[in-house]
Amino acid sequence: MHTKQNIQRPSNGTREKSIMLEIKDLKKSFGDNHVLNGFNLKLFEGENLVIMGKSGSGKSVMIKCLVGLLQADSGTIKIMDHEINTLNQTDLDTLRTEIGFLFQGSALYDSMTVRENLEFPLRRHKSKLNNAENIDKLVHEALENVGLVHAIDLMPAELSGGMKRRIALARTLILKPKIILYDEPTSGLDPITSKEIIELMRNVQKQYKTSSLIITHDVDCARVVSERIILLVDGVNYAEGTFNELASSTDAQVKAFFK
Ligand SMILES: Nc1ncnc2c1ncn2[C@@H]1O[C@H](COP(=O)(O)OP(=O)(O)OP(=O)(O)O)[C@@H](O)[C@H]1O
Repeated sequence: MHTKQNIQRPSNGTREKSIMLEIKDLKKSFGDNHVLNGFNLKLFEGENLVIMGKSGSGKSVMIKCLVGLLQADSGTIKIMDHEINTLNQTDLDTLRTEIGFLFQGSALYDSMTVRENLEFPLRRHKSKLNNAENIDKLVHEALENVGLVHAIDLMPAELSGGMKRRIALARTLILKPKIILYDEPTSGLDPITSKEIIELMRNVQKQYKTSSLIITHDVDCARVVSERIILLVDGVNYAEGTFNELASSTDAQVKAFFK
């Protein structure tokens, strides 16, 4: 486990890899509520980095700053070497197509079939299509990767919660993002369905070689998917390490997460 002083040192094996996402000294307050007080992270190519923190610790605020839904008070955010504050809207939009999101509210469009839900991002981002590919092929490929080809003509109302989450993941994957942001990917799912989603996240990483930032309270999810975990406490990186390093920590605050 790393201390606050050397927290940015990557684990062995990630040292040579390029940095996909970097947050430096991020600060965000709402009045007297100082939520982020100098948060840092580096997401390396091909890794799954989990952020854990108590409810209200600022995980969602951090993600919102990352995707531009909130303006940070200070600090820098770099996505694949581009500092987002220096980009114009067109460049920012292009960069955003490299990022996939699976948020708690990643709702499907209720009035569209599964196929239409998956076609939607492709039609919006036509630049992501190359000549050799056609929409139908990409939709099938994305559904195969989440094991739901048979659901192609169903309406969202006909899907279980776990199926909806898998289709939302397929819709994210269809644009072949380099980075995926997951916000509580297993929340609201029963233990068996959660396990399926967790396995799927692992497969996605292998198959699509994505780099993922995963916010979760789910210790099982963190154990299975993470290469590294950062614990966010009082708006700063409190501890960082592999699952085993953190789970065997004797620090009371760290232990509280792995009970
Ligand atoms: N738009 C906002 N205006 C004012 N305060 C906000 C706003 N968004 C978040 N906050 C505050 O920031 C703090 C952190 O909230 P945040 O949603 O990031 O927590 P979290 O770690 O994601 O929690 P959870 O695990 O419960 O989702 C909370 O005190 C919240 O009230």
